[in-house]
Parts: sequence; C-alpha cells; structure tokens
Amino acid sequence: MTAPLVLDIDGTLTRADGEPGIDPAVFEPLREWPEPVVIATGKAFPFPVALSQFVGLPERVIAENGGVVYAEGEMTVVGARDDAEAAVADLRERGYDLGWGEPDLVNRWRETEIAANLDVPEAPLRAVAAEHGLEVVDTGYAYHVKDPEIGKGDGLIAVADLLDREPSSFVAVGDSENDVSTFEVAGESYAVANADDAAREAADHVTDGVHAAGALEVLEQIR
Ligand SMILES: O=C(O)COP(=O)(O)O
Ligand SMILES: [Mg+2]
Repeated sequence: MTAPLVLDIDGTLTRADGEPGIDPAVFEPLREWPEPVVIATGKAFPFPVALSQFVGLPERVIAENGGVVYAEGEMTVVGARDDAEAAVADLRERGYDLGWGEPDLVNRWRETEIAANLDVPEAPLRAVAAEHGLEVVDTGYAYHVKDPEIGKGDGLIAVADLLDREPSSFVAVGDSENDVSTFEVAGESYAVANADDAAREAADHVTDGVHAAGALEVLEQIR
C-alpha cells in the first residue's frame, strides 16, 4: 500500500557510501511516487526547494525544523531568528563563532533559527541557548539553536492540512532527533540504520540499510 511520504534529507537521502551528497538513486522513485512527497529538513528553505525542483517534485517543504513551511503555494514562517541571533552574539562574546567561515551559506537564508558547526564546543552553545529560552538540537550535521516549541512535526500537521490529508496517513523516514516530532505525527515511521538513539527509539521500524539505502528500502516496502 502506498502512502504520502515525509522525508528528511541529511542522513536519510544521503549516499550510503559515505561520500557527500544525495544518492541520485532516490530521484526517480521520488519523482514517480504516486502520493505527495514532503521534504522535511533542518536546512534553510532554499535547499529543499531546490531539491524538489531538480528532482521534479512539487515544492512541499518543511525547512528549518518546522520554522518555514511551504506547500500548495502557501508559505508560513513561524517565529523569527532574533532570539537565536542574540544567543549567538553572547556566544561570540565568549570567544566562539559558528564555525562555518565566511560567507556562511548555512545561515545566509535562515529565517527562524541559527545553525552552528558541530566543532563548536557544545557546553557554551547550550548555555547561551538556555539563557535565551532556546534549545540546541544535534542533527549529526549541525547544532540548531531554535525555539523548543517549533518542530518538523508541527510543519507536517500544517502541510497535511494544506494537502487535505490526515497527518497520520504519512509514512516518515529520518535519522536524528530533529525527526522525532515527525515520527510522532506520522502514522508510520522508519529510522534509517545510521539513525541516532532518539530517532531509533521514536521510530516504529529501523531499516537494514543506512542513509538512502534505508530510505529506498522503505519505498520498496510500502509501494
Ligand atoms: O540541517 C541539518 O543539520 C540536518 O538536516 P536534515 O534535517 O535534513 O537532516
Ligand atoms: Mg537528518
């Protein structure tokens, strides 16, 4: 039985061989998928939009961990990045930066949160976030300094509504703690084999394959 999909990008559609980039083997099955495909990512909005366009999918996107949502021509931006900016200013005062160098393509188009490189020391980052009422989410690709009230799961509820579907009709695939809220809202959830503990524990199933091999396994199973 086929179902609408909600898919994470990093760690989930990425190449299983450890080389950077998305596995092109996912492009055709996603383009041909008979139900809506929603891309739900911690990345800034232009990245999943570009991915959708290059694959040939209608843009149905949850970006910035739920901060930015777009589907069926409707755009929602939940909150602003001011609090995260203030936390980062405090971090800089303590002698650290975000670790991306200049230009910072990770945060350039980001509207509701800020992402730090994983080589930024975690303790001061968590300290400044907490001082501003924010949380730090570790996706395995970046630390996201964000509003704890916002998550990909809320984005899925919003997109499902725009698509006139039940959130529980979706099958979710993801790899990390920022996918837990998606797994809670979707009807069925799969963590890929490389997933972190939070995602594995929240998921209904764990795939045998890692990264895109795991995601493709899910498509095979529910097709
Ligand atoms: O941007 C990140 O840190 C991770 O992105 P993802 O949610 O697509 O895995
Ligand atoms: Mg991920």
